[in-house]
Amino acid sequence: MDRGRWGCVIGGDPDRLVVAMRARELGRTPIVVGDDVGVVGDVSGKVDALARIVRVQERRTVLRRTADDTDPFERVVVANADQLLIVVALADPPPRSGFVERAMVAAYVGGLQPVLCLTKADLADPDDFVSLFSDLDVPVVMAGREQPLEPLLDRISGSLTALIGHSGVGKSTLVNRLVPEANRATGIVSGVGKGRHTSTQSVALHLPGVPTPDLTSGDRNPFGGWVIDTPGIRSFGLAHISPVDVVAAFSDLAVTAEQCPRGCTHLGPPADPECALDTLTGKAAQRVQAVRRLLVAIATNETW
Ligand SMILES: Nc1nc2c(ncn2[C@@H]2O[C@H](COP(=O)(O)OP(=O)(O)OP(=O)(O)O)[C@@H](O)[C@H]2O)c(=O)[nH]1
Ligand SMILES: [Zn+2]
Repeated sequence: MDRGRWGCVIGGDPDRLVVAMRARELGRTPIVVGDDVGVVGDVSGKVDALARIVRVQERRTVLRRTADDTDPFERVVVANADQLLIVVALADPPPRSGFVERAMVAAYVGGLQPVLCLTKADLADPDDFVSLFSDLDVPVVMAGREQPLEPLLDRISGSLTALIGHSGVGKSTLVNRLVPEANRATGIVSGVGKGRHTSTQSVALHLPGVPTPDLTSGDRNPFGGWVIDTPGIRSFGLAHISPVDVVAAFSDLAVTAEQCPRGCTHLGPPADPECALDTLTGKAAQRVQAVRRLLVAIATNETW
């Protein structure tokens, strides 16, 4: 028996199951946490029940990255998440705007709502860092060890939220507060700036107190409240993403961008003197500038 083609599932009926743990292969299709899969076999929903995954539903959203900006190999980090919670420490390790910009772009392109989640506010003031992103209208929540969880819970209850962050930012500490039985390993930040990797696998965790998901309901999002904890990452490559993809992810700008000349990269003059995005005015024009800043940032910053 080829165990490599079997998935570990956590519940549901034969048609809609959630892959909760390991990324496995179905033929050539990598299956990731958050994938809706069709299975046959033991579909009792008991922990460790083995069932055969026979198909993967089309993904509603997908968060991808590459190891660096030249690596053509795309890794799918998580499927079908509604939101991407970008967890950033305000100090220890110091926040890196390049990482946040990259994660935001990957979220927009993949159809996820990015949310900036700040930890360690006891060590540094958030204002300067938050102001870097204010014109993008990205929601910001404070969720340090000593801060109440309610603002974050209000935002994530009822949706499938992936958490991403550098090692050492306090992501496991946060997950353990959100889901006390999760027992995610927490570590001491070592060296300057970079923590050691203490979590090694992505896992989907159901938020306690949020109704158990009805996987048969036919809702767009049947998940109730789930968080997907991903391992601390060192790099966020975007080799698979072009400026055109990013503009296309903003529905209000995409319509106008259809009027652009062929081959327009939407970066504006001098590269694209006839970019139709420059005809927009008011708030839309501000958004164009914010998105362009993001494009320039990801083109010039390092993969982390
Ligand atoms: N001062 C302060 N320390 C925190 C806060 N949140 C977490 N920490 C500490 O930061 C260190 C790293 O926290 P973890 O939760 O292990 O970090 P992580 O992001 O999960 O790291 P990996 O598991 O390596 O990916 C631990 O010593 C935590 O106690 C906070 O809000 N303030
Ligand atoms: Zn254009």
